[in-house]
Amino acid sequence: MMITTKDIIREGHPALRKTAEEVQLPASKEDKEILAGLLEYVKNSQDPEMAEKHGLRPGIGLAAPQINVSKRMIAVHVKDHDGILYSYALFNPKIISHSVEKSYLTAGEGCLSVDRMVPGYVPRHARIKLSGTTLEGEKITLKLKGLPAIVFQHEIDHLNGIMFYDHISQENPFTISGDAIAIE
Ligand SMILES: O=CN(O)CCNC(=O)c1cccc(Cl)c1Cl
Ligand code: NI
Repeated sequence: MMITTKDIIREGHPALRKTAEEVQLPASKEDKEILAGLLEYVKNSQDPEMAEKHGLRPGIGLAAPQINVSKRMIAVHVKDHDGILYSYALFNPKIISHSVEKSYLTAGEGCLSVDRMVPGYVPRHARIKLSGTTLEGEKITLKLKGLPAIVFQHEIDHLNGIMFYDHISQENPFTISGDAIAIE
């Protein structure tokens, strides 16, 4: 079935704070349908006609816990600064290495599970190397930087019960270490 915004659980729902379970591979038909559904939501939410027709709040990523499925699955559909499309649906994504250097979105972050604006910079690893398994069962590794790196980290956080605002400084939400890379 098509995922819509009403299927997305909101902060306060305990599933958002759980650590999601590894998906047993090869994936079952059901798990493949769920993961494909996550990517379909993200793509549809960025299509003005589909978004309007189905009342979809836009997103550049989505994680299974957000539809109350506590399994390690994420989908990302986002273009980087150079217009390169990163469209992935992955089982068991894992960050295998990352830069010391940090980066952050100057516009801050938002979340479909958070029905409010939470201002502030979200410091994240500037570059990451991640592994995961595709819907076709292929094990891949990706080297990411810029906005794609940020989005994958936001989604993998959801698998570990972490919300973006957990990273925002309490003292001053707009403090960020001097050498962090600003992403406009
Ligand atoms: O977990 C996924 N969502 O909550 C979907 C809605 N949020 C976004 O599309 C979004 C917006 C800004 C920065 C980042 Cl990193 C992301 Cl991910
Ligand atoms: Ni989110």
